[in-house]
Amino acid sequence: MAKRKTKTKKTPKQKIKKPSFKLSNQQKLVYGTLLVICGVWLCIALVSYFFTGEADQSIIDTFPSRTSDTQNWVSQFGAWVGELFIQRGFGVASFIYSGLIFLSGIYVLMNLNKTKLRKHWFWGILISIWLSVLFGFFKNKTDILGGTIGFEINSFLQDYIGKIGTSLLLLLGLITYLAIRFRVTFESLANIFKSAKKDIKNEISDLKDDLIIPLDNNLSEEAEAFKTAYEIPLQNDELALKKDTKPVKEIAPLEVKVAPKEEEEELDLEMKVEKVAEELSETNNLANKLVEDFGQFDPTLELAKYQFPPLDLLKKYNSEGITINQEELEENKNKIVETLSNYKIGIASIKATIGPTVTLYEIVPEAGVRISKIKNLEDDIALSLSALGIRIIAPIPGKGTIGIEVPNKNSTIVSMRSVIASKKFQTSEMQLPIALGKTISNETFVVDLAKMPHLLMAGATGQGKSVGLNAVLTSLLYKKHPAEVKFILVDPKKVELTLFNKIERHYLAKLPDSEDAIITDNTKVINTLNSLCIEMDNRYELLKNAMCRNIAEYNAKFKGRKLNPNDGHQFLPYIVLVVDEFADLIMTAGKEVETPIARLAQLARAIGIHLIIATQRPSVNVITGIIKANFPARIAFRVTSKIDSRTILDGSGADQLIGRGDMLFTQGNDVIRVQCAFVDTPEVEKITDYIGSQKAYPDAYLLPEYVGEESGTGIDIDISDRDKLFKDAAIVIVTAQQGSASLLQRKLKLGYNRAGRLIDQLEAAGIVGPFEGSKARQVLITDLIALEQHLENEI
Ligand SMILES: Nc1ncnc2c1ncn2[C@@H]1O[C@H](COP(=O)(O)OP(=O)(O)OP(=O)(O)O)[C@@H](O)[C@H]1O
Repeated sequence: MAKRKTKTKKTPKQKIKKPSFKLSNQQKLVYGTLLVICGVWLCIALVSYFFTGEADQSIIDTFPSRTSDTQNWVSQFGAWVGELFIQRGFGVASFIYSGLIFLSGIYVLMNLNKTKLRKHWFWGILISIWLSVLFGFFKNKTDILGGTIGFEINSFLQDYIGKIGTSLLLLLGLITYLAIRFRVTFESLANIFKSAKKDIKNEISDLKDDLIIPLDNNLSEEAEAFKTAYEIPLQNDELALKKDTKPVKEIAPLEVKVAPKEEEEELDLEMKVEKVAEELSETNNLANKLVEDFGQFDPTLELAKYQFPPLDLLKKYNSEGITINQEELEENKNKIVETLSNYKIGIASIKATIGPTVTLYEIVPEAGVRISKIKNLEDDIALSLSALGIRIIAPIPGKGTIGIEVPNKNSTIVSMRSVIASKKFQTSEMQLPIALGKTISNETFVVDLAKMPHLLMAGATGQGKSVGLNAVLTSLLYKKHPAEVKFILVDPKKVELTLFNKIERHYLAKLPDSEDAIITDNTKVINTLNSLCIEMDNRYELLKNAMCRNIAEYNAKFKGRKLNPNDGHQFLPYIVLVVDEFADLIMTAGKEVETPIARLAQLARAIGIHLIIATQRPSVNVITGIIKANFPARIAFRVTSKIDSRTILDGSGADQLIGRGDMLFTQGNDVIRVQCAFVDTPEVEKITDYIGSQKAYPDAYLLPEYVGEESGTGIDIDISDRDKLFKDAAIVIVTAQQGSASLLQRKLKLGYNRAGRLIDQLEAAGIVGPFEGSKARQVLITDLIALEQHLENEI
């Protein structure tokens, strides 16, 4: 399970930059005690005011004078504060303030949740006003019950809405308070009345029972009268002994009437139903209470002061904004019409949509023209227009027109700034929004990585892949808090993604024992991928236990405090794995990476692990069938051949692009032409600098440990590089006097690769002899004592 330590270290630089306003434990003790004392003092001053206030009246005006003799128990200041709070303030309700100050002290001392304290203050102030108005309502002058505030508000209200209006307003205040604070509803009020009614009835019936008992015991005169009135036939003294049952039977008619009513009322109250509901939602109630007390769980709390990078870090380009070149449009239109007419294709209408790099000419052919005819002429039309990057879409899906995309003579750069600033991106509610660029109709193109759920990027070298990857990462950095998303970056080229090193402790995830978060060594990728598979399995286990279908549901439940962290539950950030040169990886590691990648691609969508794989070489041995099947979302930059285009997109088109970020995006059916947003290295550097200079987690997000079963590529001579099970393996081999990998596999329950690697290490350590074909290796150490000595000598 991935662990993340909760405590954070502050670098000295940050300390100077942003002084923390958090109180130390000693400060808390001092402030807390001060507040508690102030609360008690105020309470004494207020109580005393009731007894001494009148006597102190004359002195209050002369305050502050050291010579004056006050009666108040806490002297002059007490008298003055009492006058201020009670006479000129809220009257009796002022005691609420002493309570609130006292409570604040307790909260500071015990380090309790401040949100709850704020609530207490909010309601305390409202109640004090309400009470002073209530007391003021019954008085025609300022007095110590309602204080000046109560009196003034009352006289103001009564002037405008009269006494009745004021009393109704007070009632409304009370009901509002009960409804909000105690969640009182009309039904619950009705239930209270009903149960009160029932209690009264029970009392009455109990009273009757009590009345019956004396009938047979000491029959008083009154009881005698009662008895005769109800004609209870006490035939003899024996019967009188059965007083408990008999009299009840006798007055049965009275009870019978009451009993059914009680039953009815019980049904009305729906007592049983309520109880069942309560029992079922016990955990929900607990969660609701926790949420009420502490608010929703906030995953960003650890880095609460984290600032998202501002837009200013991104560059504005001069060549931004589309300029319409009327001449060029006219020229292209004429060429298209002419070319088509050469092939006897008449055009009913033509329309142009100008995009950042290409213009789309939409043609409606005259009735009777077969679309297949135009499709067949694709190459001829492209030749006639004699421009690079012409793409013919016949027909445009859902439009019934034929599209001819012609590159603009002067293309405009789509800046990252313009797409990040776009309303579409800023207001997007997507889980992992990515602003890829702008479409042909100049609309910002935003997609959700979480929905894709994995992305394959391919394109010949120098066509914009790295810029595309940076655009993806930048989008996520601008939208997601470090607590919400983590990246695993694999960069065999070693230069493309190094800038992201600065945000290691904010946004990156790595293996526990690795030094660099950005993986440049292909052999380490295998471990990371396998570790990611373990993370995936762990996450599925968590989701299963929480009865959630996907990470969004799980996190929502966790935020709602419905999942107990003691059961291993934790907020799960999205994990985005980015591989910059996948072909290189497949070349060096082959199946060993393909298998975990395929496994992740097949299963990881629900638990928030998403893969982005980029490759220069979109050949079938790199983008294999299994990879293709699990990467429905694909981006194709310009490629050199139609075959490559087919490998990526299952169709041509990518070979006709113009490069420099011109790309085709597909997520299944439609292929959309997009001009990728351009983000330059200095811009990425500024962003990572900005994020990197802020307070970070103590470490990168740690992935679960994976002990590799990788096959030995050479003999390890370095003792520190040995497998953890090296000594156990040596003992097994020496005890059995048989140097075989399969023995280790059986005894230590290992995979073949790891057992083979151990044998290699044992050979290097001089414990077993060299490989002898089909025969088991010779064991060079005779017994365990010799082995012990051998190993000691090594050190
Ligand atoms: N969206 C874009 N808008 C404008 N120019 C771009 C865009 N994308 C890329 N370019 C231009 O193309 C050049 C090469 O881009 P990039 O480095 O992303 O290519 P690449 O496909 O990653 O190449 P390689 O595979 O060799 O790393 C950039 O330096 C830039 O000048």
